[in-house]
Amino acid sequence: MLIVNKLNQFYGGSHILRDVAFEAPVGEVTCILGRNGVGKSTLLRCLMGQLAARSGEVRLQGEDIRTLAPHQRVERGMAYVPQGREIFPRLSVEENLRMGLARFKGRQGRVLPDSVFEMFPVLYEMRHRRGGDLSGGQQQQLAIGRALVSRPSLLILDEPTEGIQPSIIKEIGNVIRQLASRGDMAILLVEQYYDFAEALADRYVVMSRGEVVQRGHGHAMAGDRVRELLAI
Ligand SMILES: Nc1ncnc2c1ncn2[C@@H]1O[C@H](COP(=O)(O)OP(=O)(O)OP(=O)(O)O)[C@@H](O)[C@H]1O
Repeated sequence: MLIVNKLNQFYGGSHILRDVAFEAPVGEVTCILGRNGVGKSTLLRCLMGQLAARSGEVRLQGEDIRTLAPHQRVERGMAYVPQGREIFPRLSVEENLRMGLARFKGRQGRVLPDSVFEMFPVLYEMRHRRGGDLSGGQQQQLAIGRALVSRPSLLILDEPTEGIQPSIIKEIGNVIRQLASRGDMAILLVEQYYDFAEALADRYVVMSRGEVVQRGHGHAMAGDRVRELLAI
């Protein structure tokens, strides 16, 4: 379970995150929604430790991790699929996936789990191809696969549907649903594509200008008029 409480972040004098608070329980998909520039990516970078938050609390499984370095957060079970995917274009698909094993020692650190190829069969077919030769959608699957290889207890995805063709969006949606129902990880999904978010969210959080302005259960998103809120 991830608990974020009163998180504040500034860029210079601009107050970007304002007392942000929410929870992401294990076995659920928590969607963060908001228009461009409201601070979603900044929030995720603070959660991963790429940016030091000015104040507040970030708890994972009860431990306050706010001052830990990114690699320590990965060791604690956090995995991040950044916007733009950031795969290694010159490394093979298999080598990219192996990057996700970095937190393990011994045999566990050498063997890729079959489950990642079962979820994304295309990654098995293309395991010897260079990451940069894959389509955008396949690269997104690779980035998610690499995150899963680290067997996270918290999987963070930043706009996984951005620039991806509908058939692969559907596959990615199925994988996210399957991962949530396994009940061993919390999933935090930042998404601008409303229908995708509504279909997957167990709970939602809407941000505007660095603040949480609304939250609720995923099944209540239509009744809560979240789509209209995002259009304002
Ligand atoms: N390195 C930076 N220095 C100064 N301001 C920044 C920096 N990065 C982002 N910002 C500003 O902080 C605000 C929040 O940006 P952020 O990227 O977190 O928003 P977002 O909700 O993720 O938007 P998008 O969906 O476009 O990525 C924006 O006003 C942006 O211009």
